Formats: sequence, C-alpha cells, structure tokens
Amino acid sequence: MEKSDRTPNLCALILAGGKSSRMGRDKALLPLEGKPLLTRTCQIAQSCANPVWVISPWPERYREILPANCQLIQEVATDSGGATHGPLVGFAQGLTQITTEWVLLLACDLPQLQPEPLQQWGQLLDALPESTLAFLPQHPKGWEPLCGFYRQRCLTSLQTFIAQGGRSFQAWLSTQNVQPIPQVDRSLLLNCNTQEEWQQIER
Ligand SMILES: Nc1nc2c(ncn2[C@@H]2O[C@H](COP(=O)(O)OP(=O)(O)OP(=O)(O)O)[C@@H](O)[C@H]2O)c(=O)[nH]1
Repeated sequence: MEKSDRTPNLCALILAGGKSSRMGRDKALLPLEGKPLLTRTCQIAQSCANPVWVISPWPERYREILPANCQLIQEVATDSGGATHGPLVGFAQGLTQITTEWVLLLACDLPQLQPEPLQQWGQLLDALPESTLAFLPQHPKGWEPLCGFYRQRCLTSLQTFIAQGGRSFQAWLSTQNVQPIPQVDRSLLLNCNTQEEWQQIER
C-alpha cells in the first residue's frame, strides 16, 4: 500500500498495556512473520493512518521494536494497588495526544489483521454523518471496540464516563452514536489470548 492511500485526518493508536495473564508472556512481543506482533500491527496501521502512536505503561519495553516514525506514549496506568486500568483508560489517555479528526484504535494482539480492509474502511469515514462518533465492527453481543475508528471529540464523553467509574467499552459505547462497519470478515479480528489459541495461528 502506498503512502498516498492513507486516509487524511486519520491517525492510529495501538494499545500495548495489557497484563497478558492468560498468555503467560507479553502478547505484544509474540513472534509472527519474523517480527514481534506489535511491530506487525504498527506496520499495518502505518499503511493507512499517520501518525501511528503506541500507548503503554511500559513504553521502554517496545522502543527498539517500533518501526520508524511510530511514537510511544507513556501511560499512567496503575492504581494504588498496582493494577492496570484497562483498555478504556489507555484509550482515553492516548486520545488526549491526538489532533486528527479520526483515530484508528487497535489492540496489539490481532494476528490475522491485514492492511487492505483497514484502508477500505478508512475510506468510508468521509461519508459518515457528523453525528457519528465511532465506526466499528459488530459482533453478536455488541461492538468490537479494539479494531475500529473513533472521532477524537469522543474524548469528552469518554472522560466523563471514566470519571464516574466506568471501565467497560461496551457500556460506554451503548451511550454513543456508533455506526457498524459493513461486511466485516470477522476472522480478521481474531484475538489471541492463550497459548492454545496462539498455537493455532498459522505462521
Ligand atoms: N494501554 C493499555 N492497553 C491495555 C490495557 N489493558 C489491556 N490493554 C490492551 O488491550 C488489548 C486487549 O487486552 P486484553 O486481551 O483484554 O487484556 P490483557 O491484559 O492483554 O490480557 P489478560 O491479562 O489475559 O486479560 C491488548 O492490546 C492489550 O495490550 C491497559 O491498561 N493499557
């Protein structure tokens, strides 16, 4: 994909701050196609969005493996007990750094992700009504929040929700104007949480 294929006014934010407790090792560093999963996710994001940010409570762990021009955001991500706040808070903190109208939010652990669908979906953003705050794949029980598009201005309602103790993406999205991305091949969105799931990924 050429640089000119990127959707204007779209940056990407990649979440790399989970505990990977079910996997037992850092999912961002799992090797796929000869590179860490996070590196691959950044490269895919770079093919359709600019700039690409990675937000993590431990950014130094990833500095050496990021492609050129990707930028790290240090997340303040632990409460007094040392637990991370989860992806919704990471997203909100990352969003404060962003100045483009739209952001592509991605989990770092999407081993089946491909650039072409993201690029095609990004090209639909301009046709969305101004009132649409997010453009996401749907699944039978709700939205797929960690592979989709958000307007930067959703930050205001997100911060209010978090200040009231909210931590659930699905609960927050149920109060927002979200449009479904049409005709999503759901196999692209497979996320990999356990060793058993990881062993089934074709490499
Ligand atoms: N920046 C950031 N990313 C997070 C945080 N929690 C989860 N994520 C990311 O969100 C995505 C989905 O995470 P999960 O698989 O639900 O959780 P996980 O903590 O990575 O894994 P488990 O410990 O097994 O639940 C992954 O890309 C994680 O790196 C967080 O507190 N901050």
